[in-house]
Amino acid sequence: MTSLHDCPAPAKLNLFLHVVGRRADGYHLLQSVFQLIDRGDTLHFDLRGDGRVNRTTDVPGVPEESDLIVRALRRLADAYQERHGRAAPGIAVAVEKILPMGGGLGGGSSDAATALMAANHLWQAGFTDAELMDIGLPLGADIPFFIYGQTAFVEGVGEAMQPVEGPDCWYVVIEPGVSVPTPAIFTAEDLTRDTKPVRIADFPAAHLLNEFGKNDLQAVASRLFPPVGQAVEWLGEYGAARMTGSGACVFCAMPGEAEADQVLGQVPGNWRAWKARSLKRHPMKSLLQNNEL
Ligand SMILES: C[C@](O)(CO)[C@H](O)COP(=O)(O)OP(=O)(O)OC[C@H]1O[C@@H](n2ccc(N)nc2=O)[C@H](O)[C@@H]1O
Ligand SMILES: Nc1ncnc2c1ncn2[C@@H]1O[C@H](COP(=O)(O)OP(=O)(O)OP(=O)(O)O)[C@@H](O)[C@H]1O
Repeated sequence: MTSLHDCPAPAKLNLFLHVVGRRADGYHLLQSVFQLIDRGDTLHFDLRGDGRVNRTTDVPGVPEESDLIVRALRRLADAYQERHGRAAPGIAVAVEKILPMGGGLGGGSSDAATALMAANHLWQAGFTDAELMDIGLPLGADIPFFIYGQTAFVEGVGEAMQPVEGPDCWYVVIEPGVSVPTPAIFTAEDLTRDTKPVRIADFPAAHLLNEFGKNDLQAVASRLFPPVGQAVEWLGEYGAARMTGSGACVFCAMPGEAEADQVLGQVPGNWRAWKARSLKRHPMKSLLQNNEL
């Protein structure tokens, strides 16, 4: 096999996100349920014979050398060299980006995770998921989750995961038109850092649809980026609206597609908004397993 085209890199929503502490190095200890949804970027991979890793498409605002996809693949190539005692074959990547940056949807991490899974397959590198997670984690806290590939209760800084039964529902997601830099939220003085830890048994799937927990980053993000708070308030008229990740996107669960369409029809014109369905499993997993790519 020399190419893998139309590889999905789905977005995630943080159904709740609690900050329960802080590590000595300043990183925050989180508790969150991560849910995959059926909207995301699309990546295309072609094997190269010269050992080079490169991106063939322009991504506005993200130079090739700083792209998480390219950086993850270079780390994989180094690990390949160490494991197999020869250089990795090389790979060219094209990206169709639709997820907003600084949206809290984990777009960059998802792109990198899809790239690691695809190159591992194309190079027949033989790394396990656990090894791919270790390669990805230093680049993005959400990369291990995307490799894990199913609804998960996530702890630590993103490395400890347990499966949970996710809801089967639709979401309306609003992009409030601002890009939120994650560090600005975590360094804010007024950030809540001492939410009482919850246990996995505390949230059966039914709760996740409604109002389990909160997003501790939402108050700070709304203060620093007012459109975030405005979107939460507007969408809150239709259900339990909440910010995902460190923002800026805001979502609300809907029982069905018709209800989602109804809300979408009302969204003020200055915001982009769309609907998405909850995913039980990362689509790359089944595509690779069944050789469907
Ligand atoms: C909050 C989440 O969106 C939840 O999904 C993610 O954990 C954020 O992950 P991310 O965007 O990949 O963030 P990173 O690029 O890893 O971190 C950016 C910066 O945010 C701060 N940061 C991040 C994650 C974390 N658990 N504690 C932190 O304090 C650190 O200062 C870090 O330098
Ligand atoms: N392939 C990529 N796609 C998106 N952003 C990338 C990529 N590579 C590097 N980046 C950088 O990472 C930053 C964060 O992007 P990303 O879309 O992952 O944020 P996010 O949706 O807020 O994620 P999170 O939920 O993890 O906070 C961008 O502003 C960009 O500079």
